[in-house]
Amino acid sequence: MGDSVVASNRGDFKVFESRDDLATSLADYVAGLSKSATEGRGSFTVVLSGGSLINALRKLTEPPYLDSVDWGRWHVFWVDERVVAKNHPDSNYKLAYDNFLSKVPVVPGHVYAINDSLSAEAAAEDYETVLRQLAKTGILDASKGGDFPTFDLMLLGIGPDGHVASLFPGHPLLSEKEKWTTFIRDSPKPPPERITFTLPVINSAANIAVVVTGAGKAEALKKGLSDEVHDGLLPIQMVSPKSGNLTWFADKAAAVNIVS
Ligand SMILES: O=C(O)[C@H](O)[C@@H](O)[C@H](O)[C@H](O)COP(=O)(O)O
Repeated sequence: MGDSVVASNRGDFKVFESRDDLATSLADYVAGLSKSATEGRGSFTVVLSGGSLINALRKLTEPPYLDSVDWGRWHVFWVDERVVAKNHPDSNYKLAYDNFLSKVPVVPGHVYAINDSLSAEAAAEDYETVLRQLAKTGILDASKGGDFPTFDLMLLGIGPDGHVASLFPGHPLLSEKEKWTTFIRDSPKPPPERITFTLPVINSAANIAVVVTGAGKAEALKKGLSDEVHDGLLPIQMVSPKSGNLTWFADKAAAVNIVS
């Protein structure tokens, strides 16, 4: 089943009949970006979220992608992580490893998990140090000359409240302008302690894909696509790449308020 592309001034918006169709199109999209990045700069820097996004990546673990993607050149990061041990059921690393990364030949040394032996504050600082080092070596593209690195692809989910990464509506972290990564101790979505990329890093990406499924996200998706402000902008409304591309992948249930 094909997708339909709906006009939006918030990037390309794609709606799919089923989650399976969405997963196939998402796999094609990721594989295409991987190909151009690896043939260009020689590495593909991809940032994962937690939650349902990981399941939406499942087709990448199957043929033809399993054999055709240049997995050895992937470098994998997390847009946010819960401050728990890597083997804890709440860990975004564990979710991604069990359901995606363990099924593809990514190089273990190219998987940048957050240090789970540190406090939230120290883990956020440590992750930023790792990123800055990778920017110096050229694995992470810092050639655009700005203060923030350019990841090839940022894969985001959204919460029913319009949050992205661990950036929640009305939270002071939304106005962070300098740091690359930061931490939160009062996340309204459990667990409360998390580390997260900041909006300037997210918006510096070359490509941002927002993946939204299920009726529970219909309202958040509608708001995310609009520029109407109620009680301040929602985090998803603040996702707006500086010079990169924004692509939405939604299933029919999530897009019910957009297409009829
Ligand atoms: O660690 C997290 O909690 C996530 O990174 C978070 O930002 C997630 O992407 C959204 O909450 C959507 O999650 P669902 O797709 O599971 O609803």
